[in-house]
Amino acid sequence: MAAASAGLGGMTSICNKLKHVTVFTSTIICHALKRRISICIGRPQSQPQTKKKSVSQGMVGVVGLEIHAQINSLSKLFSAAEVRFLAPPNSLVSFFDASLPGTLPVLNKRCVEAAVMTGLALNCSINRKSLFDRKHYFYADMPAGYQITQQRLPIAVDGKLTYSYLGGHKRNQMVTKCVHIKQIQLEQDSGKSLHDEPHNQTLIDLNRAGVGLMEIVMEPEMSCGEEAAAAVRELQLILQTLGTCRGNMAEGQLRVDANVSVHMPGEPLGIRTEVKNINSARFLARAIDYEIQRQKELLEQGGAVQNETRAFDQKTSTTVPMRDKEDFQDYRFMPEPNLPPLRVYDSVSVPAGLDPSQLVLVDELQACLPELPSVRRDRLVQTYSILPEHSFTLVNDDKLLDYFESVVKSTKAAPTKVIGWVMKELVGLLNQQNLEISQSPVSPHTLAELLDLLEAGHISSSAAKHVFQELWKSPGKSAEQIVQEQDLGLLSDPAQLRSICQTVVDTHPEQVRAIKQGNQKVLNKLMGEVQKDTKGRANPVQLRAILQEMVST
Ligand SMILES: Nc1ncnc2c1ncn2[C@@H]1O[C@H](COP(=O)(O)OP(=O)(O)OP(=O)(O)O)[C@@H](O)[C@H]1O
Ligand SMILES: [Mg+2]
Ligand SMILES: [Mg+2]
Repeated sequence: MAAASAGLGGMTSICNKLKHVTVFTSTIICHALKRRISICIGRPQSQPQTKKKSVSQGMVGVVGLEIHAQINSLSKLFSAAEVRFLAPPNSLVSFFDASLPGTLPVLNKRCVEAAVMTGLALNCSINRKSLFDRKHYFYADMPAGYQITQQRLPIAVDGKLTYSYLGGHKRNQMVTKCVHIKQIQLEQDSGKSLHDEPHNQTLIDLNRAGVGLMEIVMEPEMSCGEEAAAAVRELQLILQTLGTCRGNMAEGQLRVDANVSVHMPGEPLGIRTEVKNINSARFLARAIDYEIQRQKELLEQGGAVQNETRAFDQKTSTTVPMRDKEDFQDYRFMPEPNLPPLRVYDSVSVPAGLDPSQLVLVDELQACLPELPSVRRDRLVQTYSILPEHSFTLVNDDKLLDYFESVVKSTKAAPTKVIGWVMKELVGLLNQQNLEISQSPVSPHTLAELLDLLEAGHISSSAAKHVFQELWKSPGKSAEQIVQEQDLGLLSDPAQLRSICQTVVDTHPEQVRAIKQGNQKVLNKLMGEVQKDTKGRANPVQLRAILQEMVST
């Protein structure tokens, strides 16, 4: 095939000759209904209590996602042109990508391997034989007039994805759900249409044309935006762990189409609308919840849901109809004549005469799959006895996990204590100052030393928190140094502690009276006063005992 890169500056003029040009979301006149979006938290949305039963009362949302994941590969699906984000327009385009006559597709083995690995990680069956088809669209950014995809027989089918999120009444319960994966198909990405409104023209960039995509199609089994967002986040993490897709949604490496309908449980599914190309999990949740509410209100007003394509408008957090898909689309599917069936093998069943190094071997890919996020979380919970929600935070951030594990390795404190410090003190300050874990002024070694001082009873936990803040401000110092410099060691002299307590008791007669009358909570206030005076150096157990004794005499 001819797959050499060619500069295609002249491509920009072709759009003027084409009838159909995709319309950008921003150009659509938004006739959105401004209404509150009710956020579903894993249960049917509550309806206001009215005497008259409304049409949509009891109806629930149904959501099915189609996710386009750009394959992390050096070159495109059927050509040798490089795959790179933010390259100069039309600088990564082979003759094949521009659909010049006489060019033929050559399948990229890496893309097939990525789809097989993704299929295996999502518990799919891998079809040993799959087929390529042409799906016809007439868009300026698709010069061949069709997309090569896998309509009839995709590479992977019948999988499932398990995902979790914090739900429940107070949003503090881990809810775990599962969605079935219908199929994963290999297909080409399109180019990009860039609308130059001041000059009333559309420019075409074909750098993305022909980049390998995995379209992951889920069954319509979710019920609200929150579930869909959690499923996408889990998928994103799996793809990143596998290295099959970089998963950066803002850069368009992972794009979600949300199919949404409403129905009465137990009855057939309603008519779906499809909200296209959503590029953040947060927007996905908003788009779905808005769409469920819009459909319910439409039915309430006696209307009917149209099977249409819509876009999410970030500015108004609403969905709006897309003009380019108003008409019924006939894709005129046909088998791709220039590609034979795609076959993948197991190492034991390679036909004689074929070179295994040229083949995609399913069992070998299965054997070298990395540890998946769910397995890693379970391992962390079991090894360190930490809460499942903490295992989620750690697995979402490799560097945080490394940090936690290095502290655990070098301190005598229990991992359950270490996790508290990492999640509260460390992550708290990192978030407050918008820092990455690699920028933490407190190293794992320093935190481990601090926790050892606490563990050995040399400092109180409030003093330890103070030391941590000081370490943050003076990187390079050790915990011991700060304890010594600021005299933060636990007060070991009981006489000294008694004298401070006596002063506090003498200066807080009202509180003492309240405690005497049985309000034990006020004792904490007095303890706080002593800790203020001692910079948190008093042993809380000893302190409580002394104060109790003083107020009860
Ligand atoms: N009634 C429904 N409500 C919500 N989602 C649905 C409903 N029926 C089907 N879906 C979802 O719609 C999606 C259909 O995707 P599929 O790729 O099979 O077809 P398509 O949308 O017609 O094709 P494409 O968008 O790729 O051209 C699936 O994710 C499925 O779960
Ligand atoms: Mg689809
Ligand atoms: Mg679709």
